[in-house]
Amino acid sequence: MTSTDAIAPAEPATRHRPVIVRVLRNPLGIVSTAVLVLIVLAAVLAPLLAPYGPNHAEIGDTLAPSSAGHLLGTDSAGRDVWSRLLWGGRLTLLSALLCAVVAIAIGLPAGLIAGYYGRGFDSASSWAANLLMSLPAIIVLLTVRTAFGPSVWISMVVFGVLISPSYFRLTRTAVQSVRNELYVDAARASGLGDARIITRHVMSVVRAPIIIQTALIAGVAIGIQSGIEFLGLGSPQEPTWGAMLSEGFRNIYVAPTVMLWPALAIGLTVAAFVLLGNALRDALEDLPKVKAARSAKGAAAHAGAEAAPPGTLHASVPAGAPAAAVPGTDGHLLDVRGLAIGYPTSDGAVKRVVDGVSFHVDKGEVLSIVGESGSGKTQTAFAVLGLLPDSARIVAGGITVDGVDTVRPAEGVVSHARLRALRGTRIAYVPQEPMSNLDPNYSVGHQLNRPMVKLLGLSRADAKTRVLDLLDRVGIVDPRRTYDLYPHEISGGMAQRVLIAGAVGCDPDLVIADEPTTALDVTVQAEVLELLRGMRDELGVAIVLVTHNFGVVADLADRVAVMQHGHIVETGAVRDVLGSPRHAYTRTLLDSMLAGKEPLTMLTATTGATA
Ligand SMILES: Nc1ncnc2c1ncn2[C@@H]1O[C@H](COP(=O)(O)OP(=O)(O)OP(=O)(O)O)[C@@H](O)[C@H]1O
Repeated sequence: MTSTDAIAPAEPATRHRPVIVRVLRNPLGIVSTAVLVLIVLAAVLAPLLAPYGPNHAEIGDTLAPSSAGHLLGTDSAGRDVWSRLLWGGRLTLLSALLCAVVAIAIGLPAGLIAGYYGRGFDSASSWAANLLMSLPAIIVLLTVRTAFGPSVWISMVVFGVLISPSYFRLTRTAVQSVRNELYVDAARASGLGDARIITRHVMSVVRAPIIIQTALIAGVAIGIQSGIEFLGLGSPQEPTWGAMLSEGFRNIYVAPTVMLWPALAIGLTVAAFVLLGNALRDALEDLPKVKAARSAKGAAAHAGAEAAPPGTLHASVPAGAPAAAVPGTDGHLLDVRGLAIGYPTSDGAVKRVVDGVSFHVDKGEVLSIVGESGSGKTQTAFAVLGLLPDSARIVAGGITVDGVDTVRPAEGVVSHARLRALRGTRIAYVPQEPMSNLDPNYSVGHQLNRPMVKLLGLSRADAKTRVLDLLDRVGIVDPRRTYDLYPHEISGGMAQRVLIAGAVGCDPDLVIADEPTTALDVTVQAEVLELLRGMRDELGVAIVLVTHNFGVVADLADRVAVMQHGHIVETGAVRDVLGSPRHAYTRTLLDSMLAGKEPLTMLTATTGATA
């Protein structure tokens, strides 16, 4: 396969600085971090730093001012204020941590599931979140205190439950925004399961807001907990800053400083958490910028994340048995029979956007589906890949891939359970917009590596060797360097090569390429077509090539199916269809191309697919 300068990595690589470095470059970040580190250290080292136990009392020395024996004086029970401040810090910080852990443990998984899967769980959990948010927290906490006694731990667990909807909503919204991203579809098409997609691709989007939220919630939890203790509702046995505040308030006119120290500690800690939250937000804001940079670059993206070994690609791959002849499919690798796809309309009907579509593809064959924009090419391809939106319905027909019925008549939807076993290893995907199909959060190598480790069971080292070889084969000039680059650091043409490498990485039998050259400039288009040809000639991969361009069809395809308004109007060998088109629509498409016109804009509709 060829390599050109056009696909050398961009210079210089604009690498992410680690978040911690970015936080520490921000004055607010460094001050808040320093304050929190000091407070946490003081709390952790309380047994060493505190001269007295938290409840050690000297009855004869109450409300004493600062002295050599009592650095910050004593309280009304003769207890050392400095020691209680240190011990109190332990309890106060731990209780805030407990509150955040409880809130995250409930809100995060619930938000992930509700955002990713939607439907019934989403409705039920949203209802529960609304209910929790409508409860007045302070009344609930007072009730719990009455029922269970004055325990700071129980209060913080309950408060954690009460604020868990904030994590739920944050997570759910973030997941909903990323659920339909092309790189999530591409990861699905490459064979990764839901659990892995959620933990790797979706969680990376949620991580930043969760971290920011946790810094803020920790501050709020300390404030609430101190408030409860200040009201005198805490346990007298548990030294907390809130309890010290309450004690100091009762003696404010006699010894004002007893109240000053816990107030300072609470104020400093809450302010430091809030400032740290803001600094984290600033530091993590780079992510959308990176995404924007990627979209601006425009082209290439993820078609899977797998690779194949040098020389004998097929021989090294533990693919399943060859496709057996399946009754009704004549042994075709892909067999689509009378497929109809529809979407519900507001009047309750179902509008068919694909209707009565039948075609087949055999091993090592390239079938091109050609047609104007909106003719149903992508919907057909997505039905094969199982990437149709949730609202889509398979109104009629069936699809068999490599002997497996992924769509059975009357089932109404694509069977993801049956398709899952085929994804990546038997069927792969090369998308239209390479950039949007690569996850911005992971390096190119990482994304290519994962499916091979998961689907082929390779070690990470073996998978890396395989990825490097594949990157070389698809014409990447410096595979080792490209391996470590992030998607925004490569060009569109490179991204499409990366995706092609990924598509063949687990040695599939069938690749669905959806307008793989549309987003690329003319020179790179030719190179990508050459790569697809190599995929067919060298690896024997069958390709379904979706395009609106007859030039691409003539260049690469063995057979062609012409689509208009959801129907296949003509199909046959490329030579026959291009040499003597029988259908008026095919002639119009060809004429427009020969006249140098853009076929997508000059066609006029003559028939329509309807419900
Ligand atoms: N989620 C959806 N809901 C309703 N209709 C949809 C949905 N997605 C696609 N369609 C409709 O399905 C029809 C076929 O769309 P499809 O994307 O398959 O066209 P295409 O031939 O691939 O065009 P293009 O080359 O522009 O991608 C279009 O009329 C489109 O409006």
